[in-house]
Amino acid sequence: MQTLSQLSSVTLPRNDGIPLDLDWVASVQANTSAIERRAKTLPARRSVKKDHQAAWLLKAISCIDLTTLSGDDTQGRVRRLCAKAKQPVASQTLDIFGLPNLTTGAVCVYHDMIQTAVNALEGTGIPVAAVSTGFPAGLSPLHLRLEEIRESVKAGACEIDIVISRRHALTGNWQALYDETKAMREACGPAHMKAILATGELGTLRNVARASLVCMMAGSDFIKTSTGKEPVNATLPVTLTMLRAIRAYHARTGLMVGYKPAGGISKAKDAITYLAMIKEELGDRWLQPDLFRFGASSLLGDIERQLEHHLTGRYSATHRHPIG
Ligand SMILES: O=C[C@H](O)COP(=O)(O)O
Repeated sequence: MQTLSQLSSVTLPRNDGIPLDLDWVASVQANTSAIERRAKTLPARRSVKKDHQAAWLLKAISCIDLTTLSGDDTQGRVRRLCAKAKQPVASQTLDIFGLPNLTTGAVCVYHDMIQTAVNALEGTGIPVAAVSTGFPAGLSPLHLRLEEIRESVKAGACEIDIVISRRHALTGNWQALYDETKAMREACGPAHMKAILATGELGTLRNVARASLVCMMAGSDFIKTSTGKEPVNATLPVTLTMLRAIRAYHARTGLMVGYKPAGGISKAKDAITYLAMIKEELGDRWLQPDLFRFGASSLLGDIERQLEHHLTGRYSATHRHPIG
């Protein structure tokens, strides 16, 4: 079995996409009430035993895109964030769990802060992700959004979080969404692309399911819920919808696309619910940082507090990680 540190260096699989299949897109439905019913039962399910919770929290840390996306970001703030990404919890805690090299999955910043993050993370292998394409609304002219991607890659970002044009999904113009996303994928070159659907602005779960599929067909390596700036960000019903789209895409094409819930995820308990849902819907392979990330600015703080709580309680140096 691979250790967490080995897994963080696994190369992300690429999704080169497939031609747009409009019949498939049109046939996609989402049974909102069934999805909402299932999502409601998830937090109460006992899929994670109490004794394993600390191990799941360490897994969650390895999957965080540690994020700062504020108008008042400074180089100092980004350097502190990178220091935290390199050592997310106290070294004594990591030693106890036998994970001395645990880091977050990536650091996620605005374009202007890429260079600072790249310098601060040099030699660590922690990737820098950048939000590009006129984040968060994505309403600047397409040629400027594409240029922004190219500039971000040139500055050292190896993961690009693009935002989709919500209007294409809202008007059912799947061809336009496909063409635009594909052009963005090409502009990313060697960088991995995460497509942010801004699900809180897509109106229906059916639109979420269809937009997920179109973005995967256009070559997105990840689909991501939200920018963190919409009135409603990551939710469990949206997550179920997107995970099932990923499962359908994998079943039809054999291609594995990652998932990134983002925005408003700040509690350790919620992180465990998300991980349990991934395990149930997609299986263990999707619980690795190359296929799953949390986009979160404040989740790590709560996980640290919960780990301390566990350590002062029941955990021993012989505790073993149950999920790889
Ligand atoms: O992509 C990441 C999100 O912007 C983070 O949102 P958050 O600040 O609510 O955790």
